[in-house]
Amino acid sequence: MRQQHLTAASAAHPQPPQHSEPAPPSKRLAVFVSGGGSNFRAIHAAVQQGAIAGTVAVVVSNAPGCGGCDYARQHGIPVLTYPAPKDDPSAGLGDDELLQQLTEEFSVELVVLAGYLKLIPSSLVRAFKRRILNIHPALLPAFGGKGYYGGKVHRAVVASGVRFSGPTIHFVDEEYDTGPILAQAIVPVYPTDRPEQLAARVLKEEHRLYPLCVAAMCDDRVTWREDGVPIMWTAH
Ligand SMILES: Nc1nc2c(c(=O)[nH]1)N[C@@H](CN(C=O)c1ccc(C(=O)N[C@@H](CCC(=O)O)C(=O)O)cc1)CN2
Ligand SMILES: NCC(=O)N[C@@H]1O[C@H](COP(=O)([O-])[O-])[C@@H](O)[C@H]1O
Repeated sequence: MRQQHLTAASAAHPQPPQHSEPAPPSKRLAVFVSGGGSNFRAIHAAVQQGAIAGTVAVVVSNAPGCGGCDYARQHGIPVLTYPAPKDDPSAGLGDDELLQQLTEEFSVELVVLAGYLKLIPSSLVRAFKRRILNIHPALLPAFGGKGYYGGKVHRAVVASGVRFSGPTIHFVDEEYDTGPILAQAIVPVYPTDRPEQLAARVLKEEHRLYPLCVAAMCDDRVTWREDGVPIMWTAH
């Protein structure tokens, strides 16, 4: 089966992973949410349709009352609270407890941040090296970093006058939005756009692109250039 990465194949790129053996078994996912969870729902739908060779083993949130957590509970998926609320430390997990739950209790293999608004601690970044994805609603490295989340991102994009935006899926490192980029997609930004209109246009692309990235990770279809740039391969 000939494989290509998502853009035109080039001899300069290393070769795709050779999967002569049967498809890898289903990977166990942890999904982190803070809000409505539409990206989580898109990923879960793709899991249910067989488009992602994975299982959502657990959902983690700093906001256990959010829509994404409600969806998880409606589908029988356990929900963990992290970090614990500052005013009630007993109501959630600490860093070490979270790591222990993800690795030992739930045997998580891939962490997927989907609208999660808190910093992932270095301990988790180290334990899941090259196994934590995040989606950002702009074309990183622009319009990213601390303070850039949700509608704030789209307000900044519209205010800047740029003519393209779109989602970025990247690997997570110790800082906000600075990890290696795995995939991006572009949408037009019209000078007449209100931020809400741009947000809806970008979100539609998020729901298309993120499940493709999670599927590639579950199929072991991501390789790494020697300079640390990831390549997502798709089977033809
Ligand atoms: N170690 C990492 N943790 C997280 C990353 C990351 O890249 N590395 N990405 C974020 C998601 N994100 C952008 O994609 C992001 C989320 C939140 C913020 C932010 O400024 N948060 C505020 C707090 C907001 C709140 O509590 O309501 C803050 O830290 O002051 C920036 C970027 C998820 N984690
Ligand atoms: N910087 C992080 C950030 O802004 N993430 C963004 O939050 C929204 C969450 O929506 P959802 O909860 O419906 O998936 C999404 O647009 C996602 O890109």
